[in-house]
Amino acid sequence: MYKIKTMNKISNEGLKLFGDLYEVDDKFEDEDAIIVRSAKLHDYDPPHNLKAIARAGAGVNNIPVDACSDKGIVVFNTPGANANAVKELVLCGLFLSSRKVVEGIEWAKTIEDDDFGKAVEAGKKQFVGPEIDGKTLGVIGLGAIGVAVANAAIKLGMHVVGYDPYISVKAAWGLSKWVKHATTPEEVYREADYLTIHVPANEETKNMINKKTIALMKRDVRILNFARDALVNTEDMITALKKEQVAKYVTDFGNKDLVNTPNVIVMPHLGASTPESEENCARMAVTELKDFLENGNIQNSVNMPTVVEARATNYRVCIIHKNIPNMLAVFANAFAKKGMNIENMVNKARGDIAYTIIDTNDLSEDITKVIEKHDGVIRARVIAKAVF
Ligand SMILES: NC(=O)C1=CN([C@@H]2O[C@H](COP(=O)(O)OP(=O)(O)OC[C@H]3O[C@@H](n4cnc5c(N)ncnc54)[C@H](O)[C@@H]3O)[C@@H](O)[C@H]2O)C=CC1
Ligand SMILES: O=C(O)CCC(=O)C(=O)O
Repeated sequence: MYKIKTMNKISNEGLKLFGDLYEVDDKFEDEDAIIVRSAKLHDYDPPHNLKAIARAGAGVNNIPVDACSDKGIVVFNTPGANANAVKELVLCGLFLSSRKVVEGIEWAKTIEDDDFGKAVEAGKKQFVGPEIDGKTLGVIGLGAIGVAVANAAIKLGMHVVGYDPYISVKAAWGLSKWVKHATTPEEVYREADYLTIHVPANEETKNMINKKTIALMKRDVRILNFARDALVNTEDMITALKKEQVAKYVTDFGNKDLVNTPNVIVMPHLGASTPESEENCARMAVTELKDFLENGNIQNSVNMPTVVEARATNYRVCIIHKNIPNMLAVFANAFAKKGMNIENMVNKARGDIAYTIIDTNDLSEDITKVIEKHDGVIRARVIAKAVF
């Protein structure tokens, strides 16, 4: 039985895919794997048994990925599974940033005049806001969400200018040909009437929206942040809003200062909160965990190479190790000494880490102990096919 610990509420449509070989609970202390949404795992002390963490979502900044790599814990995410949900909320944010719908609704609730219609007609002039048709949307980060937003904005009649120095081939294929390709973020900042950011939070992107970058933007720019709080310097944003350099800031990642600032619309991290997206993410996360736990296959990991091999033999030895010379010779020697014949072997590296799977029909019980004696080996595991 594999033990799966849930750290957030995970859609049952996904969890039910685990089947009879799994127990799922939020209270285990010796779990084989974790499935998580936004719960922060930085202070979580993983049990020795923990083999994998699946983030049912895109951003992994709630997970100590480097520490997991050092311990041989595979971290997965579910790329693209919630992109449509976020795209739809970004479009909602785009309209809300332009038309004073939120302010108008709040004002309408305060009307005490018996002649409601007359009061509306007299007061509505305060809530004029521009149309988006023909305006320029800047998109920083053209991954699953950025591409979906850019393409939708084109269909809404906007000009779109996008920047992503690391764009994937898949994303590039999916991007509308009408999106103008910027070679620097500054180009996007200068041209955008509306700016939306869809990059991961990391050292490179932290505080990317700050007083210097805002100074490059058009006066009255409207900025949307449905990616992460760390991307925008709150103090600089509030100052820019007060000086009317920024007309509106719409974000899924608020804080107490922002929520009380005029011309800020704070949503309570609702980007992925649709039944469709919660189910998609849960299904993908469960499928990834099952294939790793049962077959050692790794797909959609953020810290390990992709390795997917069909099972051909009774046993599979899976080894997470340092990406250094001679490791395959070490494994081959260990197998030879134990009289285990190698039927199939795959090795892939990703940065400092590598992953090797070796298929065999012979098993010497202590093969993993022998392999793990080598300094370069982080973790080794045998999976018997017969059990499944
Ligand atoms: N509001 C919400 O509920 C949600 C928020 N998110 C956030 O949105 C982010 C993006 O999500 P996806 O599009 O699904 O991820 P993705 O991985 O498909 O796309 C991210 C893109 O950012 C690009 N990028 C990385 N560094 C960059 C830089 N310095 N400048 C420009 N581009 C850069 C990458 O090349 C990649 O194409 C996530 O990392 C997460 O933080 C994701 C899902 C839900
Ligand atoms: O699961 C959620 O609600 C958060 C989604 C998110 O922020 C992400 O996928 O990066």
